[in-house]
Amino acid sequence: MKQNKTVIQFDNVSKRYPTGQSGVEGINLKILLGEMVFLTGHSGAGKSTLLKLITAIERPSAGQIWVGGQNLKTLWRSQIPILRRNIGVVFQEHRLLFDRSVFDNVALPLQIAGFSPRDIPRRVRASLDKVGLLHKEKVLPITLSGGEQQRVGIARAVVNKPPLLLADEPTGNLDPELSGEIMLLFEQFNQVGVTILIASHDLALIGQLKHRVLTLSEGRLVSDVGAL
Ligand SMILES: Nc1ncnc2c1ncn2[C@@H]1O[C@H](COP(=O)(O)OP(=O)(O)OP(=O)(O)O)[C@@H](O)[C@H]1O
Repeated sequence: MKQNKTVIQFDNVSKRYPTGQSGVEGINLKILLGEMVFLTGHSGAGKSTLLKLITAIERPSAGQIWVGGQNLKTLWRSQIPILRRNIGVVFQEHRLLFDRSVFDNVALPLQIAGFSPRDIPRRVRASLDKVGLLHKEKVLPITLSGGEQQRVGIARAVVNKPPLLLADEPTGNLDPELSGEIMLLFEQFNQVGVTILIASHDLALIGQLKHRVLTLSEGRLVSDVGAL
């Protein structure tokens, strides 16, 4: 499902860290509503930096970024939580809380966002159902396989139905079969309209899926294949 509304726009964006290290340089980029896009490149190419700029974890040294029509330059510090509420993030190491149940892990973003306790169980179960883990809601994450833990991480990222989902090496720790299953899940979310940007160096997997691929090299966007 692709439409012409721009969800992410970078205009000549550069990020230089305080150490003097360059994260990204001169990035121009548009991602449209409903797209599923891979971001690839060598280690240190700037993939994580680009994702962190979208969530305003890092701020650009030059250039402008729009997310969901909002210019991040004019975003007040107090507005950052609102921006992040609209972006689900999936990490490689999924960052689950190991002393809390699967249910509690997925419920966490809803509690932080101030959802009514009456609404939370229904939303958590709907999200766990989407990733096929409804039957595991009571267990501790440590008892799950790596692939299942990653699916809990995805359920947590999508539980408040963000229109934009970012993933940083979501299959980095998984074997090819499980990686394929995780990508299938992302495709399912994309099919219901979620815009998705996935940083991955798994070229074999990316090559099997027919989506737009952005390639970074030394902080620069060197190719953009399959764009609309
Ligand atoms: N907090 C930081 N302080 C200083 N330099 C940083 C910081 N974060 C990243 N960098 C530098 O910015 C460049 C891009 O790093 P980034 O983590 O964005 O790359 P990446 O493509 O995500 O790499 P990887 O695939 O290894 O995770 C690298 O040279 C890195 O050393």
